[in-house]
Amino acid sequence: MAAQAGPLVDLSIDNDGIAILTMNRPPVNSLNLELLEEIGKSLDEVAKNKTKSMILTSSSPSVFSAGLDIMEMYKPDLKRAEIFWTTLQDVWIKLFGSSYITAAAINGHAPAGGCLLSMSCEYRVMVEGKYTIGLNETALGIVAPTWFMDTMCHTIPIRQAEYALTTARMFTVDEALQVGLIDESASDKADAIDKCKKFIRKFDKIPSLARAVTKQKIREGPLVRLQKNRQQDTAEFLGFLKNPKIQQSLEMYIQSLKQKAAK
Ligand SMILES: CCCCC/C=C\CCC/C=C/CC(=O)SCCNC(=O)CCNC(=O)[C@H](O)C(C)(C)COP(=O)(O)OP(=O)(O)OC[C@H]1O[C@@H](n2cnc3c(N)ncnc32)[C@H](O)[C@@H]1OP(=O)(O)O
Repeated sequence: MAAQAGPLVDLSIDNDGIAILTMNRPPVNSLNLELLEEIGKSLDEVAKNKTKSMILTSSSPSVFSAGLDIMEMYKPDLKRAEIFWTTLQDVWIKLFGSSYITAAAINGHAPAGGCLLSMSCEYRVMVEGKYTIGLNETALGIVAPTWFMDTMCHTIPIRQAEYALTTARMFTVDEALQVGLIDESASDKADAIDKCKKFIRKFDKIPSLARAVTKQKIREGPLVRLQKNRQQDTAEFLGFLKNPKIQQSLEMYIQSLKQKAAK
């Protein structure tokens, strides 16, 4: 992977007071520990500054996020793996449970953890193209954690979520629109951000406390479930990493990604 040039995230506030959080870990914004830590810090900053809303996007021209960095799971240092997993849990709790308005401008592929980040926002606009979005864990021989599944069930009907999760379905932009995995499509990133802003403006006349408490109450179930089971969830993740068969599957998957990239 190319050496990192520049900060891993950019957080800016536009003239309307909307925070734009841009992931910037070329080539595919795979979520390693350092990127997750930076996303977490940015979410804290948005909350602390009482910014009314945030749009999550990517600096890549074709990938929103490739999901978790597989190298964090392949033959890992277990201490780092534990910190990696708890940081991912923290990011999800902060984003899914945020009181401010959130939207994702999905300007490219969004598999697995990339799909999770976008589903944790309240609104999704995806750029048209040959991009796909979904939770593909079962195709890798791994099981999406319960809170990934809960987030999908919070986004699309449970029957569709079960089918998508068990078949590792990656949705095209049109398919995602049809099932409600995304709310709108857009012609390019600027259009996606404009559409996210239009969504955010819908709340101009809604009292912000009522909006925030309503959001947090409707999201309470999945949040409480993870908060109660955090240690067990982490133990399952670490147990999964210690399984030789899983390590073998990950090795094969890494090889297939490298072969595809070399073509
Ligand atoms: C019973 C209870 C069990 C409990 C178990 C608990 C937990 C386990 C659950 C763990 C959850 C995991 C969720 C995840 O997010 S796993 C990650 C899944 N992600 C993917 O499968 C995406 C893989 N990537 C792609 O499909 C494509 O890269 C793409 C995103 C569509 C972009 O394609 P393209 O633009 O063509 O880029 P390349 O494919 O050429 O890739 C460039 C470069 O990047 C490397 N790479 C890609 N994805 C990842 C990744 N996720 N992690 C690390 N590295 C990645 C790729 O290998 C290339 O590298 P080189 O240039 O060095 O060859």
